[in-house]
Amino acid sequence: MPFPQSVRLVEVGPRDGLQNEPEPISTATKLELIDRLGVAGLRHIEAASFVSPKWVPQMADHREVMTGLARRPGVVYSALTPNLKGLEAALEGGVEEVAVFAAASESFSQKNINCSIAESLARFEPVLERARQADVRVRGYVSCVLGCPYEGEIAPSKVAEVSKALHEMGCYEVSLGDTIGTGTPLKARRMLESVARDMPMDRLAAHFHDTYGQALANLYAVLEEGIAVIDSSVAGLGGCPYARGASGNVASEDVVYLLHGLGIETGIDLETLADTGTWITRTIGRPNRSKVGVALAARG
Ligand SMILES: CC(C)(COP(=O)([O-])OP(=O)([O-])OC[C@H]1O[C@@H](n2cnc3c(N)ncnc32)[C@H](O)[C@@H]1OP(=O)([O-])[O-])[C@@H](O)C(=O)NCCC(=O)NCCSC(=O)C[C@@](C)(O)CC(=O)[O-]
Repeated sequence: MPFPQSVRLVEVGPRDGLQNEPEPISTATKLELIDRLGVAGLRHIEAASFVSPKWVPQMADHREVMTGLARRPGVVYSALTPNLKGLEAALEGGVEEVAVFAAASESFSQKNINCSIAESLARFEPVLERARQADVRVRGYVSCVLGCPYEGEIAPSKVAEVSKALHEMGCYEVSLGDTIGTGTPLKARRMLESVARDMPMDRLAAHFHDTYGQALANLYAVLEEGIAVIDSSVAGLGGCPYARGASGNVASEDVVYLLHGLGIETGIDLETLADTGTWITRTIGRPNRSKVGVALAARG
C-alpha cells in the first residue's frame, strides 16, 4: 500500500511524557509546554489525565491544566478519563475530547486500572454515553498490543477483540499501544493486520514506545499497512507508571523527520518542535531522547 499523503500526530508528551516524573512539575511549565507544542503546529495535544491523584500524583493538577490552557484555534486538547468521575471533572474543565484506556492483557489491566478487561469495558459504556450527551469525542487506547510486562506475548486476536469492542462502543479512533516497546516490525504488521480485519484502518492509530529502539522501524511497517495517525512525545519523554523499565514514547521530532523524509505532510515545524524538546528537557532536567532533537540542537 502507498504511504499516506499526510499523517496526523497526536502529541502525548504533556500526559504520557510527564505522568511518570517523580518530582512535581509546575502547572505553569505544563501549560508552557502545551502552548509551545501548539506553536510548533501540533493539532492534537493530550494535555492531562483525570485519574486518581493517589495513583498518578503528577497528573493531580489536571483541572488547573485544562482550565489554564491558552486554547489555540484548530487545536484539540484532550484528556484521559478512566471512569465517569474523571469524565465529569474533565467536562467541568471544558474538555472537548477524552480518551478511555483498556488493555489487551488481563494482568496489565488489573495493575493499571484495578479491574479486568471486561470490567473496564463495562465501566467505559456510561463514559461513552455521557460524552455523547456532552458532544465530546472519545478516543480509545489498547495497551500491551505487542507484549505485556507481566504476561509476555499477547495474541493479536486479543488486541483485535478489545479494539473492536472500543470501536463498537463508539470510540472514534483506537490507539494501539506498544506500552513496553518490545515490538518489532513483523510483529507490528501482523498485529495490525489482525485488528484491521475487524475495524477500519482509518480508525486506528499507532502509539509506540521506544524502549528497545524499534519504534521508528515499527512505525514504518504500519505506515506501509495504511496507518495515518501516530502518537508521539516531544523529546521522547515518558514511561508508564505500571510498566517498569518502559521508556518514553517515540520522539515526535524523530517521527516528523521520518515522515517529512518520506514526503508525508504533518503541518509541523520541525525546528520549533525541536526547540520545544530542548526547552522541556532542560527545564525538567531530563535527557533529550530525540536523536533528531539532539542533532538539531548541536547544529545551533
Ligand atoms: C482507574 C482508577 C481511578 C480506578 O481506581 P480504583 O481505586 O479502583 O477506583 P475507586 O472507584 O475504588 O476509587 C478509589 C479512590 O479513587 C478516587 N477516584 C476514582 N476515580 C477517580 C478519578 N477519575 N479521578 C480522581 N479520583 C478518582 C475515588 O474517589 C476514591 O477516592 P477515595 O475515596 O479513596 O479518596 C485508578 O486505577 C487510576 O486512577 N489509575 C491510574 C491509571 C493511569 O493513569 N495509568 C497511566 C495511564 S494509561 C497509559 O499510560 C497507557 C497508554 C494510554 O499511554 C497507552 C500505552 O502506552 O499503552
